[in-house]
Amino acid sequence: MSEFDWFQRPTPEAEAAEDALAWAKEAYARLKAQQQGSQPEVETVEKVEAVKEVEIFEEPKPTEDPKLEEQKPVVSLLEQAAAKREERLASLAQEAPPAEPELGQLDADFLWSAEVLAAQGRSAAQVSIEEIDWLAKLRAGMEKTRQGFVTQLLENLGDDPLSEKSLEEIESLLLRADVGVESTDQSLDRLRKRMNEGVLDATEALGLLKQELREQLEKPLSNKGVFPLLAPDKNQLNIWLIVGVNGVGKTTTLGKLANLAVRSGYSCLVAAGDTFRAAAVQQLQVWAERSGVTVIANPSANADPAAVVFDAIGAARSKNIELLLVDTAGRLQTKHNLMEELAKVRRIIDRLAPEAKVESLLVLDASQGQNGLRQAMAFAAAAQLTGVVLTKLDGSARGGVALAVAAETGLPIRFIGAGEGIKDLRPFNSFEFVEALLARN
Ligand SMILES: Nc1nc2c(ncn2[C@@H]2O[C@H](COP(=O)(O)OP(=O)(O)OP(=O)(O)O)[C@@H](O)[C@H]2O)c(=O)[nH]1
Repeated sequence: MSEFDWFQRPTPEAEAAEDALAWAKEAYARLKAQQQGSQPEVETVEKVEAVKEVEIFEEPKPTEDPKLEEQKPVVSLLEQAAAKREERLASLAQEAPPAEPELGQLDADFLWSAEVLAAQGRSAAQVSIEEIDWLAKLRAGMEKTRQGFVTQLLENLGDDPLSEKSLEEIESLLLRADVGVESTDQSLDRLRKRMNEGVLDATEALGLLKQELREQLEKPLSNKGVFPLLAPDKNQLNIWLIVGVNGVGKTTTLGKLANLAVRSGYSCLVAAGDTFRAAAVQQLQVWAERSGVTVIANPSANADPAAVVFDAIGAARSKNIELLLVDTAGRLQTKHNLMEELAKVRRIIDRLAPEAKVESLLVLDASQGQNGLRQAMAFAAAAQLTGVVLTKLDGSARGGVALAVAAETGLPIRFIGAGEGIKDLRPFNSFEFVEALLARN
């Protein structure tokens, strides 16, 4: 069985486990035995090297000599950014693939992760170290968003029944976490309505708030009538277009998705549609190589992305590929051309692969909060968006933007990224997200 199965996700409605601590201890003992008995497969450098050579129409251009780079006076911010990218690319190529997560102590992190999994009806025998590790990472990553927010929220809720004054304070806390006006209003309406029906104590108010936030995050799913978990359909071509503005993490997300797909047993191919930035192809190759995934690219500068997609669809067909991931350029300065280019890519896909299941995923950087959201919506028409990937939740103080994304775009959040590692991306789960957003430290 593949190491991570996209389909084995819990349903949030499932009943909570009765004894969380016993559950956690059982899960911990199992994982410990598992780790001591049979070491999980480690993705070694040798293994990655043994994987089939990445297919590309021409050798990538060698990166500039870093020593020469150092001697050049860096005169503009753009040049500084380019130099930084090159540096990052060089270190990315040298980094060994990250080892499998290891089981830590039976500490507060483990207990919290275990509680979140148990509350979703998971049995202690079902969980993996990877899931525990991810949840701990998500909670830690969202600490900045929680700072002040949760402590103050709990203080405001206090021991007394909820009052109009505490509602006002909750309102400003939600807005500060970049939850957005619409989502905040809806949350307050719900609390107010319940308050008018009778005394509402702090625990109940927190529970109600969590439920409201979960429902808001899930609303785009029910509105669009789509399944909560996005996974490619087996034995058929799925094409996922990855779009978004500069630097939000498209290429990284694509690399992580390719890895997730391979680990879940899908055949996968990558199309390097970001032909604008030369280094983007190399960056993609490094990521794809780690998962043994082929990259289809066109070596000529400023090649037509639609032509790359054309070639990639042909290659996907001949190799019976199940998931074709398409990277796209994200420059803002030539917005109009970019949108035309995207629309053209989309037309090519629809024409050449009418049988394919197409997803158009907008990548948003959580650290930009709602600012990024407005810019990014320009993509909606050109790319016929179907979902969102929210990146950089680690270290962002604006993780609440997920709620604004759901309310303002009406698009379901499909994946979230909380780190720069290849496994730091997981399918979005509203239950886990809200628990991490409102976790007590
Ligand atoms: N901390 C953190 N960093 C991330 C995450 N996702 C991406 N990054 C970083 O964000 C930076 C930009 O990522 P890219 O993947 O190059 O972004 P892009 O959207 O492809 O950029 P362009 O090609 O310029 O449009 C890189 O340094 C990534 O390592 C994340 O979830 N967390």
